[in-house]
Amino acid sequence: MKIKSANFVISNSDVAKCPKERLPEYAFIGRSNVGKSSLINMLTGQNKLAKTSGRPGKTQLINHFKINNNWFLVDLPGYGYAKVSKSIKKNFQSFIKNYFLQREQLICTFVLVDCRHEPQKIDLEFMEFLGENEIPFCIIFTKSDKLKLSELNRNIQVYTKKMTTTIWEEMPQYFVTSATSSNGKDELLNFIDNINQGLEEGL
Ligand SMILES: Nc1nc2c(ncn2[C@@H]2O[C@H](COP(=O)(O)OP(=O)(O)OP(=O)(O)O)[C@@H](O)[C@H]2O)c(=O)[nH]1
Repeated sequence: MKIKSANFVISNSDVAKCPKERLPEYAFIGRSNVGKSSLINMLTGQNKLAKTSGRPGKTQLINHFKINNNWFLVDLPGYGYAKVSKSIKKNFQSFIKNYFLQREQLICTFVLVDCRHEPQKIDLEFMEFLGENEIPFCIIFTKSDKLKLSELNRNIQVYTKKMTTTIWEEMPQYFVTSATSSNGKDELLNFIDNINQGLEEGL
């Protein structure tokens, strides 16, 4: 799939105010600073669609972007940023939770993890929450340009082992991306495109 248009639609902290249009929706979430904004900009080919910076915790709302006039890309707030106050964190968590539990058109959630890091408790707990609520998700290992291929493979192996020796029977589908080299762009967009085509054909 080629992205021909990517337009910002609305930001809010209330799932009831998300767009009413029944388009398939794909959400991106992860710990602050995981590279979510950079990935969204890389996928859409727009430098400034999602804001990026070295300062963690910027995205604090549910942001809807309409892609090619036929699906929504949703940029969700980064979770687990330690410097956000407890009350803000709690508020974040409740509106993010509501989004996942109530947004019927959500097709797949991409959980972003930094490929350099060991599996983090907060990510594993978040995936457990998705699993318990039967919300489909994939993992995206970001910033792959920062590792040699052998290190990357080793880290993915460690991740797989952690997942499959805890609550998961198998490793969920995953993608490896880099906002710098555009690694993983085609795979990810084709994955979304295939699902959208299936939905259009009523599969
Ligand atoms: N080398 C490299 N750096 C990256 C990549 N993706 C993001 N970065 C850098 O990592 C930092 C954080 O990137 P962002 O895209 O702003 O991260 P974010 O997850 O949107 O951050 P929040 O708004 O805190 O949720 C920035 O300094 C980026 O330049 C990547 O694929 N490769």
